[in-house]
Amino acid sequence: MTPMRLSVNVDHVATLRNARGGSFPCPVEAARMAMAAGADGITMHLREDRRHIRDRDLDRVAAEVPARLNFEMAATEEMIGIALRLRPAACCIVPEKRQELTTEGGLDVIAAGDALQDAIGRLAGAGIEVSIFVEADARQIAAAARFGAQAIELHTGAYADAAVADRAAHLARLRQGAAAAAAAGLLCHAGHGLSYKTLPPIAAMPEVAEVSIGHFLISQSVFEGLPAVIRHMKALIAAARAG
Ligand SMILES: CC(=O)[C@@H](O)[C@H](O)COP(=O)(O)O
Ligand SMILES: NCC(=O)COP(=O)(O)O
Repeated sequence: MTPMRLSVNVDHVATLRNARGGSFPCPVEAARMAMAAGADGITMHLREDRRHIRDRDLDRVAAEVPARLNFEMAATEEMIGIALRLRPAACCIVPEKRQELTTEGGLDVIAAGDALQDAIGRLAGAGIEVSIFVEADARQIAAAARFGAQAIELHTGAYADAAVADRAAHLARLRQGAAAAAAAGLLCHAGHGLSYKTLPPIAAMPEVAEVSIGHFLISQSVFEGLPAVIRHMKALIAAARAG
C-alpha cells in the first residue's frame, strides 16, 4: 500500500495559548517539534474569528518551519488573499459557522456553486493543491472534481464520535467515499476527531493518502508529550498500511 501522511494540526496549541492571552504555548514551536518527531506535514485552520490560530502564527510557520503546510480555510476573499500570499503546499476549503464549537460537517459543494469553483481555480492557478472538506457523499465528491479540486478530505467526525456499535456503518460510508474520490480522479484525505482508537481503520483504507489530526493529538500530549504521541500515531499508520 502507498504511504499515508500524518499532518499534525496545531490549532489547539493556540487555543491553550489564547486561554491566558500570552505567548505560551507557541503553535510555531509545536509545528517545529512535530516535524522533528516525524510528522509529514502541518495543518493550521485560520478561522475567520481567529479563535485559535492567528495570522502571525500562519505567517511564521510558512516562513520558518520546513513542512508541507495545509492551510484550512473558509472560501472567503480574505482567506484566499492570505493563501495566495503565503502559497502553502495545500489548502483545504472548509465550511465555517461562527457559533460552532468545531467544524460540524462537510462543505455543501453543490450549493457553493460558481463562487467555490472560482476560489478553487485561483488557488490551483497559484500552484496550491486544493482539497475540499466533504461528507462521504458521492454527489458532493463528484462536484468537487467537476469544480477542479485535486483532493477531498473526508469528514470523519461522525464516525469518530459514534458509539462503538455504530462505527461499522460510518466506516462503510467512508470507504464508499474514498472509492468515489478515487473513481473521480481525486486524492483522498481524511480527518476530524481521530484518535488512537479510531485512526487504524481509516489508515487501512488504501485510497487515503493523508490524515490530519489535532484535538486528540494535542490533548494526549498533555499525558505523553508531543513527540511520543506523534511516534505512536505514525506506528499505528504503519501497522494499518502493512495490513
Ligand atoms: C476542519 C477541521 O476539522 C479542523 O479545522 C479542526 O476541527 C480544527 O479545530 P476547530 O474545529 O476546533 O477549529
Ligand atoms: N481536518 C481535520 C483536522 O485538521 C484536525 O481535526 P481534529 O483532530 O482537531 O478534530
